Amino acid sequence: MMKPELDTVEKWMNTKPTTIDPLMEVHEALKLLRNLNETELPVTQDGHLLGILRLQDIIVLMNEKGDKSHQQTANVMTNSFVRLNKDTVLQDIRELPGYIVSDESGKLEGVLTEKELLLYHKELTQKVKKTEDLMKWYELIFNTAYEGLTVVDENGVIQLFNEAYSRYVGVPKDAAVGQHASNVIDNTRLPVVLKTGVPERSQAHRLQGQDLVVHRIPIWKDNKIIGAAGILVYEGLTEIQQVIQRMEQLHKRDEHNYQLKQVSNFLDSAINFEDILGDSPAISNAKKIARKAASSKATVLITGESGVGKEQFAKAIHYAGDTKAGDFISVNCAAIPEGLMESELFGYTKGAFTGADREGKAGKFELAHNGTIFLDEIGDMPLRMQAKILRVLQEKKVERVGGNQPIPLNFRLITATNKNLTQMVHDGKFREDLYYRLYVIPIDIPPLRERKNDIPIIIAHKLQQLAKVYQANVKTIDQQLLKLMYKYDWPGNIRELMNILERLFVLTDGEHISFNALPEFLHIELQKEGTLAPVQSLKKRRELLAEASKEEQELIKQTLEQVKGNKSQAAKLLGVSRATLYNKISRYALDKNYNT
Ligand SMILES: Nc1ncnc2c1ncn2[C@@H]1O[C@H](COP(=O)(O)OP(=O)(O)OP(=O)(O)O)[C@@H](O)[C@H]1O
Repeated sequence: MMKPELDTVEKWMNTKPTTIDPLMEVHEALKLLRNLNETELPVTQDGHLLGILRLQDIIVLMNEKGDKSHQQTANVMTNSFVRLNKDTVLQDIRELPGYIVSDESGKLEGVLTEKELLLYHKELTQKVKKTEDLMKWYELIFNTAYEGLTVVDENGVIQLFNEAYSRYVGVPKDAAVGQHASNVIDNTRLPVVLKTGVPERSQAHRLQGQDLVVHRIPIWKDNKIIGAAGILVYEGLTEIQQVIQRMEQLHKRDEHNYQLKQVSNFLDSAINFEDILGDSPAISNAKKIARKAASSKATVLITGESGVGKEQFAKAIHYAGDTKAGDFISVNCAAIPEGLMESELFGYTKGAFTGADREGKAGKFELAHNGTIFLDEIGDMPLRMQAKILRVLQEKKVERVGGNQPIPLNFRLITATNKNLTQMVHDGKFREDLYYRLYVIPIDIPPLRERKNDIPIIIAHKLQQLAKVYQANVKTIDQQLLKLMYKYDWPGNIRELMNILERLFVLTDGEHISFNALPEFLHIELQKEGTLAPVQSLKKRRELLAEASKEEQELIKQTLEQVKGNKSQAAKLLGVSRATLYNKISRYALDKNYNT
């Protein structure tokens, strides 16, 4: 191993200093000292150090009576000087200038004056600055890593602890550092690794109810263990298994279409927690609660604005728990007309009503047997239906419309809303008893504007996904555009971000989505949150809004015509949820033309 180079006298000394001959007359030596701006110089003969000629001694001599200027240097020089050893480390030097003389022959090998020390200090400062910069980078990488990283010293006391680790264990970094690892990390084996010195790679570890893969690595220095590092590599073991399964399936068949189908299946159905992008504290916390919820059968209530990913979370919970044995049945309560709701949810028997299917039909609750029923927009559930749902929840049985045979069911209920249910209970619009039945594990998903740090991750992931779907190369995005996206408030949340990315991807021919390529309508869209928008007069704003609404109405009409009134399809094409589409249809009174 290479030894680090030490800052010794030998490394920094001047090996070719100006020297004075012992026969030189004092007036000449004085001239030399002045020219060189030195206070002393070594006197040598044949390279051997005889003594030192100092300015102060010459001045004393000159003040004596008579002309002394022709005296020889040998008579004025002194033999007392600082003798330095070549191996001395610079930090240890107390006096200057110092002379380095070879022991055996008395040859002058070099001098060390303030000049050399100054150069040494300059280099030292630069080195320190470089190290500081490097440390900043290390710290940044350490804290932005997705993996949880921690380092303990030889006593098992935490020295380093990154943000990701802090999120996994729910202990702030400041509280963790300085603590023994066992006080912070459940069932930690870092103390064991410190004792054995044997690394433990890719081990399963259960932390705060989550299954994780961890590495525990001893840190050796000079044949001694001086600490250990803990790395949390992957969030969920089940997810790894699923990823491996998906990979195996992909490898089995490599036709393009098959891959495309996988991508769209992946988008539509089997959602895992890894598919929920973002590692902001808010989203990590929501994921943590959701994971815990997945391991139980408890009812979950997800709240959050439209497009934040409520359904995405509901699916992740479904696929992470035993419920994945059954189906995930999603019902948008706002999209079903009140008259049809009962038969939709509970099903009907044959001949239950005119127009009913001959054989009868299972309702959504029945379809969700052994799986999950996701009631989206539960706040839009009519009061009459709320009472019926409460009964189903209490009895875990449904009765089809027109039937009298209760069917026992086993399902998990997840509900979601962007309304304030507490306020609705207060206003008498939502049953209090049902509310408490639903409010068992609440998960709030914050809007994208409150977790903008997730934006780059989402963009990067989506661009890769789009490249797969469109069989194209991965496209990069302009810095300026990214900045704009960062500033924008995303009222439509992740759904809006996904839609804009897809539009940009499709509209860009090359491999770089540039700011200039941004079409006018996206300019307006991204700028309207007041980030870059010029200040508009109230009148102008109203005009713009009216124009935009007209355009929106027209677009909805055209789309509905295109898909022959199929609202689910229209919502998909328009990139909005069905509930949003229904709201808009009724706001613009388009429902006269298209029956709900
Ligand atoms: N964290 C996320 N990572 C990746 N994709 C996400 C995330 N959150 C949402 N999405 C995507 O954004 C879109 C909207 O999500 P989702 O339908 O779950 O929202 P929602 O809150 O249920 O909306 P709504 O209330 O309007 O029904 C979906 O395409 C979903 O896959």
